[in-house]
Amino acid sequence: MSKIVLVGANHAGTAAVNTILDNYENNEVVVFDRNSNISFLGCGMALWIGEQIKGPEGLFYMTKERIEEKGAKVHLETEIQHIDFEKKVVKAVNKNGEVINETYDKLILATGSLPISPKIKGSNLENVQFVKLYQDAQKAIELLPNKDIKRVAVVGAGYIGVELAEAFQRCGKKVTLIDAAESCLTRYYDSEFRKKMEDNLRNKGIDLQFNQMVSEIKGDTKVEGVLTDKGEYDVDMVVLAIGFRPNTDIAKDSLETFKNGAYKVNLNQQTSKEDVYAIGDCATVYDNSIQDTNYIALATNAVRSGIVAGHNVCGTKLESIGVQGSNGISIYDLKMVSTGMTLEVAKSRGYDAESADWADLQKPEFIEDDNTEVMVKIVYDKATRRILGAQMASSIDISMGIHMFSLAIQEQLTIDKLKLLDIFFLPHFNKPYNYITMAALSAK
Ligand SMILES: Cc1cc2nc3c(=O)[nH]c(=O)nc-3n(C[C@H](O)[C@H](O)[C@H](O)COP(=O)(O)OP(=O)(O)OC[C@H]3O[C@@H](n4cnc5c(N)ncnc54)[C@H](O)[C@@H]3O)c2cc1C
Ligand SMILES: NC(=O)C1=CN([C@@H]2O[C@H](COP(=O)(O)OP(=O)(O)OC[C@H]3O[C@@H](n4cnc5c(N)ncnc54)[C@H](O)[C@@H]3O)[C@@H](O)[C@H]2O)C=CC1
Repeated sequence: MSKIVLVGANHAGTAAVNTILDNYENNEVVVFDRNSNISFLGCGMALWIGEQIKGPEGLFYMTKERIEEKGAKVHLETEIQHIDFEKKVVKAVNKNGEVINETYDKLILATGSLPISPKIKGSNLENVQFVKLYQDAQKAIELLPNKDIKRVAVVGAGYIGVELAEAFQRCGKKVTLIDAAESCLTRYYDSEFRKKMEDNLRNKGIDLQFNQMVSEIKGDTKVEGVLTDKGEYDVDMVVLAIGFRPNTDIAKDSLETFKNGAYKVNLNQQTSKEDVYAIGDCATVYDNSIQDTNYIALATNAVRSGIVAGHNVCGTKLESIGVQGSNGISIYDLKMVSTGMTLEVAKSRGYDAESADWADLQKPEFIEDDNTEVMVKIVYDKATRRILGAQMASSIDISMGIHMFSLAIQEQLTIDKLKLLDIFFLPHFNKPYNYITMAALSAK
């Protein structure tokens, strides 16, 4: 029997605690989270703000009570403030100021990430909003009916920024989307895909302001405008979405960390201390596309790493198979999915990379209804022929296609292996010369 203490009970923590309690008996499990809720799906935030779902109720999939029914002790609104790794004790303080000192045999850190806060004047003004927690979405939603808030600047045109730009536009706000990079979604897509998303956003009246750094948020007490190195925009609300940083302040001086401060873990999710595991957004991942350690903050990685750690702390040796950073986005009618590296990222990392591209109708021309274009790009290494990444875009759901590319990268397949891959044909789904085969065959 082991005593397992878990710090953080959102996606990674919940996955770990479920794995432990569903598969192993006789462990003492104690869970701490400083928030009042657990398992909030941030991915539903834009749908909630944009009124595409009725409310937030369905955005939670686990409660303190359900975890406790399975046998763990859960302390919510209780923050871990110190860890003594020698004595193996965590010091927790609850919302009433009471201190709990809890010993552990195995410790799992699942403290996640925090939104990056730009060091600019005005970031503490009223109506400046971060978007991470359930409480952040609640605050944003409370502001929406306010007639004085007509114009919203979203800073950061990554995944959160683009999703929120759509959400605010859907509820009648005039939206300006600002990014330091030359376009939106630069981490995930090459320029031809980004152009599709840019056109999609512009068509809905979203003002795109790229290649500029925000230098100040203007206003006396409330937001009145945003200043960048290229211009000034009159707005009533600012949403900051410029990326996440790992939340590792409680142990970054005691454990080995990655260049961005994430806890470095091995394939068992073990940190530099044998009995301490780290999972989710506070930890590194092994990235099969670069064949090296990386930092990729995604709920999917959080869940998988939680499962791996859950088994390992209970004595079953299980190694992560690594990740590809597979991701997707759906904005109005445009769906885009990607995995691994873009061509730009691959080249910037020094690969002699090339891409095989194809765009075609999904189904044969004689299918006149629901037949739309699909765009696919496969990135590969010219010397080794290894597939490094893939991107797809369409107005239909092409998400299952990207999972195949994800597996191909995981298994280090070459582009040539895809050329004659047995892909079935049925006019309802695709063409005999389907877009994946055609893209692969076009590889030089
Ligand atoms: C708006 C939005 C949309 C997103 N959409 C997607 C999506 O579509 N797909 C996707 O894969 N990912 C998405 N993500 C990313 C995803 O939410 C994160 O990758 C995921 O939440 C990571 O889970 P985690 O459990 O590792 O960390 P977190 O969710 O950050 O949870 C960490 C937990 O630790 C607790 N904690 C922290 N410090 C302490 C402490 N000292 N003591 C006690 N408790 C502590 C926190 O209260 C929190 O509950 C989105 C994120 C946001 C904000
Ligand atoms: N659909 C999905 O899978 C989703 C995933 N997520 C994940 O959550 C995490 C956080 O998301 P985001 O905050 O959107 O991060 P992100 O990394 O996707 O985007 C951040 C954006 O901010 C820009 N930026 C950085 N500093 C800036 C500055 N000072 N001024 C202006 N722009 C600046 C960057 O160029 C980038 O475009 C990511 O890991 C993301 O993948 C979030 C939402 C949806």
